[in-house]
Amino acid sequence: MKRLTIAQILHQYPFTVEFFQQNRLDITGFEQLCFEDYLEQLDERELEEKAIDPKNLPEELNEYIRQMSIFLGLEKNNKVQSLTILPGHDKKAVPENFDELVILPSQIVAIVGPTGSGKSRLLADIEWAAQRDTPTGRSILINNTLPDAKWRYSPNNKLVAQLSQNMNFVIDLSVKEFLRLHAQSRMAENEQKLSAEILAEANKLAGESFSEDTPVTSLSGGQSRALMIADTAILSASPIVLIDEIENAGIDRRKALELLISQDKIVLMATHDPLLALMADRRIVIRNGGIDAVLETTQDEKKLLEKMNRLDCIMQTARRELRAGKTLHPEKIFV
Ligand SMILES: Nc1ncnc2c1ncn2[C@@H]1O[C@H](COP(=O)(O)OP(=O)(O)OP(=O)(O)O)[C@@H](O)[C@H]1O
Repeated sequence: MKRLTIAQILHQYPFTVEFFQQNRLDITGFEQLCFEDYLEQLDERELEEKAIDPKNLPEELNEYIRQMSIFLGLEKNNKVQSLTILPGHDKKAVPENFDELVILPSQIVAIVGPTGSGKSRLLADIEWAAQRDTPTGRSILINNTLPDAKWRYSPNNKLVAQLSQNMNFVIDLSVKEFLRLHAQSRMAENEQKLSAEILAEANKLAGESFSEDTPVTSLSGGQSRALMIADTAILSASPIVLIDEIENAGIDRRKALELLISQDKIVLMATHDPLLALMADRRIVIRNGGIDAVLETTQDEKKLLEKMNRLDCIMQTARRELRAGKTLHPEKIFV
């Protein structure tokens, strides 16, 4: 940092404008100086007036850049290249039946198993970055090492984004205002472009389209979920997305998953929907609280998925026509 000129600092870390403003430092015309030289040329009176300590300020600037980089997810070592699940035990303390499970960005893993078998528990282990300190005794590694405590405790540096069946807004904002606020809180540079992109993607997922002026409280369940999924995919810094059953979500689930993995997310989802489970590369079978098997999706299953997608298309068309109050005609439905 010491060797960088103010111009270079601003170029690399545009958010430092705020730091200079907050400290009432007028840097105009001094951009070619490094920060310490700039401070040195300020006269005593000015330093006193602005309550500036030239010895500490460079260190404060360093710390500001560090904190903001973490907040914005810019730190290189924040990049998640792999998520590893190490085995624990089931509800009867029987060891789990796998060595280790490594999941890479853009991969989808489904979690299947009967009610109460422990699907949500597995998602919670990942969210909490378990280190043999949950009822399952599992451990989670990020980039093949025990995760930094910052993943657990920092509210701004969330490892994981959660998407669930129930998503309701309680704030009184339009879609545009909501997206702008979120983009600002993430210090996104091209806030308008991002908001437009999120709205466009959300509308591809939602059954009924909505506009940027729609109040978020008037969005239907499906529209809210579509908005949250598009927002998570495009704006959220969380590299891992956990989905707890989006079966009845009223959105195009296939497109939702495609959008998430197109943004390099690691996706784990608890689901019994064959259309979703077979989109995954692998599925974890949970029984009695433990991982009983990790199955690769076979070629036959992928072919079956294509057929089921065609069936799903038929069902969707019929549903759309019914909703529009029309009489169903087989020749229109089975195209
Ligand atoms: N290995 C384990 N050891 C002890 N308790 C466990 C273990 N796995 C899960 N549990 C507990 O079992 C209960 C049921 O688990 P969970 O809610 O994760 O099931 P689920 O498969 O998500 O169920 P549903 O399909 O009904 O949502 C929870 O209280 C959970 O903490």
